[in-house]
Amino acid sequence: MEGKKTREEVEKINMIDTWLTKHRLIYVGATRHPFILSIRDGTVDLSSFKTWLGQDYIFVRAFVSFVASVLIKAWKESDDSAGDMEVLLGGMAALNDEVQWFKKEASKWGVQLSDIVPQKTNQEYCRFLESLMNSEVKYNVAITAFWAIEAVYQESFAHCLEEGTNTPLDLQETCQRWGNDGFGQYCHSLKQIVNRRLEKASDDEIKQAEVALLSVLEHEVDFWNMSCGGA
Ligand SMILES: Cc1ncc(CO)c(N)n1
Repeated sequence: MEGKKTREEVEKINMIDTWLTKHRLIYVGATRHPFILSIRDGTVDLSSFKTWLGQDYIFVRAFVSFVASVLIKAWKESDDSAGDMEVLLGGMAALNDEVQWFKKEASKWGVQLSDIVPQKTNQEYCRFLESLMNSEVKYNVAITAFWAIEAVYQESFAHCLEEGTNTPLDLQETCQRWGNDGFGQYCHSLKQIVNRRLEKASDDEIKQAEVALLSVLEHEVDFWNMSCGGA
C-alpha cells in the first residue's frame, strides 16, 4: 500500500512553486523592480531604458552561449530528454530573433551597440552564466537557472501590459517581446521540465538548483539597478 506522502515529497511535486513561496520577497524584488514599475506607470527615464537596452544586448550574447550549453547537457542526459531539447531549441530560435530585434531597437533609439562597454554588474552576471556552462554543473541545476532567467523577464514585462497601465507606446513592443502569451507558454514549458526533473533529483542537486535560482534572482535585481544608474 502507498503510504501518506511526507511534506518533502509533497513539496517536490512542484519544486518551483515551493521555492517561489519560500523566496517570495526576492522574487517580487526581481519581477516588480522600480525600473519595471516606472515603465508600467510611464515615468521611465529614457536614458535608463537605453542603458538597459545596450547592456542587455551584451548579456543576450552570453545568454545564447549559456542556452547552447544547457542544450548539450540535455543531450547528454541518458533518459528521455528529446522533448526538453525541442523546447530548448525553440528558445534558441527565439534568441536569434531577439538579437536581431536588439539591433533594430538600438538604431531606433540611437544607441550605438558597437560602443557599449559591459558594466561590472553585467560582467558579473555573464561570469555567473559562464560558471554554469562548466560540464561539472548538472543539467537539473542549469535548466533551473535557465527557467528563472526567462521567467523574470516574462513576469516583469507582462506586468507592464496589464489593463490600466501607462506603458509608453514606444516601449510596448519591448514589453510584448517578453510579455506576450507565446513567451508565457514557453516559460510554462520550461517550468514543467524543471518540476518534472527535480521530482526525481537527489537532495544535493535540489539544493544546488535552489542556490542557482537565488543567484539568478540576485543578478536580475542588480541588472535592473544597473540600468537605473544604481551601478
Ligand atoms: C538580464 C536579462 N535577464 C533575462 C533575460 C531574458 O531573456 C534577458 N534578456 N536579460
